[in-house]
Amino acid sequence: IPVNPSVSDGIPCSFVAFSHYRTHHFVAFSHYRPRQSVMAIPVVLMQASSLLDGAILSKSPHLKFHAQSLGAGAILVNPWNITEVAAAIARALKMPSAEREKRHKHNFLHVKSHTAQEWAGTFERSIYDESLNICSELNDTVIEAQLRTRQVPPQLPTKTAIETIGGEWPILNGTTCVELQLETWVDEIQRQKVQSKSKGVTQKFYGRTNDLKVNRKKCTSGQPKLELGDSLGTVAHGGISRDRSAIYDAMYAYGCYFDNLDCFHNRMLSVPGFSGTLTEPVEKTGDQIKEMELKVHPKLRQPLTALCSDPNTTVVVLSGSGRQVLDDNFKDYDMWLAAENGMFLHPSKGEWMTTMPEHLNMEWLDSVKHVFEYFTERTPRSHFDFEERETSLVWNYKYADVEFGKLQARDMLQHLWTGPISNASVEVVQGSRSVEVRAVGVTKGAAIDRILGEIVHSKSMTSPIDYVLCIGHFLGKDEDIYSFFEPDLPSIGVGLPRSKVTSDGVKFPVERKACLKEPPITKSGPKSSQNKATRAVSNSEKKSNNHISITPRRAAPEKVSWNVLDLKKENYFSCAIGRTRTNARYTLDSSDDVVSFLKELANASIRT
Ligand SMILES: O=P(O)(O)OC[C@H]1O[C@@H](O)[C@H](O)[C@@H](O)[C@@H]1O
Repeated sequence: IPVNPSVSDGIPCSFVAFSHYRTHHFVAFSHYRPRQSVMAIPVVLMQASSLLDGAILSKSPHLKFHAQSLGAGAILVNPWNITEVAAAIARALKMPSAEREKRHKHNFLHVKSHTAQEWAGTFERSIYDESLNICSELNDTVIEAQLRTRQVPPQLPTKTAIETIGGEWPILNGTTCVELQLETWVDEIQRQKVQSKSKGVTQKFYGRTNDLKVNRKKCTSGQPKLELGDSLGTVAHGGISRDRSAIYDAMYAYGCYFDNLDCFHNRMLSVPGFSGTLTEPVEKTGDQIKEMELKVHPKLRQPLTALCSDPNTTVVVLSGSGRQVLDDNFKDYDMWLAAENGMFLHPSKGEWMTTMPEHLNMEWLDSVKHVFEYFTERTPRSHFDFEERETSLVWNYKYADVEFGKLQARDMLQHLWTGPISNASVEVVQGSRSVEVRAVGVTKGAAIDRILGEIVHSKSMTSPIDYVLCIGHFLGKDEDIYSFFEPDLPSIGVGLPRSKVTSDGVKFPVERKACLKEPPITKSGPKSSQNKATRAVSNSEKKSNNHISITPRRAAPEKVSWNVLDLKKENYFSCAIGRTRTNARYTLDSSDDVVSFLKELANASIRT
């Protein structure tokens, strides 16, 4: 059968001996049209009783259907390489009957175990993919298709985000500072004890009288007077704005200070991802192994340290990476770590525990590993399992040839959807250069609920989190974390136990609340609303090589009902890094922008 890839319109011809399936020594397919590629199946079926000497399948880019599903039994060739094709034909002709039989058996079993209905579904999906013209991009999930129709969110307003963390302005004797000029305000301060009704907390203010004289002079000589508050914003000459740090500078200049800065400072929860968010940009050094090691951006050391040391701020790095990778990068910081998309949690002071449901089915891992191995071998510079994970497997083709990687990924998806794990309780998540398989229900959004419960428990918080910065280069699936915090959405229940009852007199204007409810107590202990609770990593679960130690399970919690989140929409900043199709409110271009932003945020935090 002649092989001629250079026919008139550039499309290689199909060379199929339809009429004589039973008599030919081998059959070769080389299609560019995916719809035609299904012909491999009838051929295999027809040859069930009288075996072909061999089947040759083209590895041509669009031959995505049968190249993998029957590929293991066939000889794969590059149809453009005539020598390779000739060698394959020779091999098919000379193939020992035992090998021929084995190969055909593989193909035949595959065809038999995949019903026509299943096949039609796969084929339909394939056509659907085409109609979305996604050859150029791996974005055919429903979520991503929806995202595509949305507008690109604006850039993160970093200045506003930094100013907003300054919190609300206090209320003095029933009058907000908005209406007070500094002199008046200082007079009030001189009463030594002024009750701020802001947030219902009694607040002491002090003024230093000696300094005030000087400052008053300044005021009378037409120098900037300090006015605080929403409506005033910038003050003449002084350039004082709502920027909290500028206000504080001015206050110091006028000789006043707050005894307790809490009244100006929101309780911030910062939830950054890791890869692509806090990592240093990858330089193409050619050393792929080195490039693949995720490393925290070197310029983040100072800002991260500052943010973590702020008592009003809680930082949780929430990543798909494994525990060891997070340990290696963040062990020196006083922050929380959530590995494997929150399935493992490391408190800022404590040890790794797991939030995994106890009977999570992981039987699919081996089958998926085989599929990943198969594709890794056939896709140069792709890799998987570079780091150990327990609850997911990621095949990454970031360093492979872009186009070839995409095609291989699509083949892999077909295989995963129809292959041995098609009935398993797993989800296949497509990244821009990766394919990930995880247990159903494992997402960052699902995990944050349990993480919050743990944070509140361990920090013994007495007031709610009222500022959230959620920033990441997250996969579409994990973008549910952005909506978790979204104040405009219905309120959520955070169901983890907590051991301390907080003051009940604290009431705030609420736009978004996460409420810790008393969990149902069962024989095996309290469970969260999602029937998942944290537990220490057991000895058997613990990896022997990563030195992760064990925390004893905590005692049963007391009854409590408490608002963990009290989030107004202007205090919520969700930001996608390097993505334009996103559910986040804002975007930033790269991890370098994250560095600049966190630096400014940390500086403002230090000054207050
Ligand atoms: O979960 P992380 O560390 O924040 O990373 C987010 C994503 O970053 C991408 O760069 C990776 O390809 C994904 O696999 C990963 O999920």
